[in-house]
Amino acid sequence: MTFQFNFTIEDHVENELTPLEDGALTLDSSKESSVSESQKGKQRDKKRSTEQFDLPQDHSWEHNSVGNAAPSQDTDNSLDTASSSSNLEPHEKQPCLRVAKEHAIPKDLKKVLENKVIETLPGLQHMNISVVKTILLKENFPGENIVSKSFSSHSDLITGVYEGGLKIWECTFDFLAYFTKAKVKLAGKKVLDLGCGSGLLGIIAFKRGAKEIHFQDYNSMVIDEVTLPNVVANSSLEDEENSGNEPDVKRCRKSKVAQELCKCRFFSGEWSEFCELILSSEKLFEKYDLILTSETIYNPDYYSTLHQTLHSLLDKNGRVLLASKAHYFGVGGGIHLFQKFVEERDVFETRTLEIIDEGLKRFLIEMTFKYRS
Ligand SMILES: C[S@@+](CC[C@H](N)C(=O)[O-])C[C@H]1O[C@@H](n2cnc3c(N)ncnc32)[C@H](O)[C@@H]1O
Repeated sequence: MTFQFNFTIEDHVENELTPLEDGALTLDSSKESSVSESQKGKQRDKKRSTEQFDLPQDHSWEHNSVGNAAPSQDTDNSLDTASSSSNLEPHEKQPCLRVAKEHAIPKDLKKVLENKVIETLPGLQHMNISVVKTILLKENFPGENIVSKSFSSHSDLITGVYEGGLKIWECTFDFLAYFTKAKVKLAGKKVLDLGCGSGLLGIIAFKRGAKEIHFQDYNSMVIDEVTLPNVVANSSLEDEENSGNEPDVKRCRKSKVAQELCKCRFFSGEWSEFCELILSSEKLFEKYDLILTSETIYNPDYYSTLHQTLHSLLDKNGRVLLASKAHYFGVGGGIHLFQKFVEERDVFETRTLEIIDEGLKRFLIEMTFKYRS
């Protein structure tokens, strides 16, 4: 069943496209030359917007709480939100340039899972997001204040501030279902989970023997509090700790976990900044064989950057698997608009792999380079 209702964002939320408390800038002064004054003016000029929500459908991926907490509200019943619009033409607007950074994997992996409640999906574990949010609110977590901003705006998306990574969006479940039935080859691949949020797509790649997996999210807090813990929970850390008392054996096994996790790298920041960081971080950057991206095309303002990112980072023989709703009410993005955008650029060709026609229609598409030479 799908419910929809409208409400208006409060003024203070829309005025929060400014540097955040932790000094992680939404507009990096060192990069200002790449954003024209008029664009910055336009960003500040966001109009009051109307949002429309839908409740995700039930999905076949059952959630079983492993800890004592109630099952997460975020995956089953939370509200999908389409965020703000403005008075500019689509594709003219630029997202805020939140600086990209790489997140180191903590040495003490057990600490990553401290105060977390783990839930299970078939073959996967993930953090209960309600618990994560409650703790972040309680502890008045320094840095990105996205949880309280998201609460006070009743919104899972605040353009340029919080881009929705603190919940598992519906298309991720479509992706997971697709992975179980389609023979998507992941072993030996270099994979990027772009706009990863929970990171479940990258985790599947990790579990299925991908050579290297990179996770990117807009918000640094999402990477630290959700993505990284999810990856750690899905590594063999727990099994290894429960087996074998021999210290040598244990040490050896632990190093195996560390080795496994070395295949993963974690990044936060806006897409063009991420691109710049990753391309400059390695002399000979090896492009991705597979880019997985779920529910990242809701905002047409980001299409240009997203397209450029895919263009720069995908191997010439690689492919993008992208899942999206048909339309995101309120923001205006959706699969048809995005496909039209891609067609006009004439760089990629797209192919529809699956249409999920229950509730809000959803699509899974493949993108490959049109001209490979
Ligand atoms: C709606 S969430 C989807 C999260 C996750 N893929 C899922 O399906 O559950 C959109 C994701 O795209 C990322 N994102 C959106 N716009 C972005 C931008 N302009 N730059 C960087 N990341 C962005 C956010 O980090 C966010 O996690």
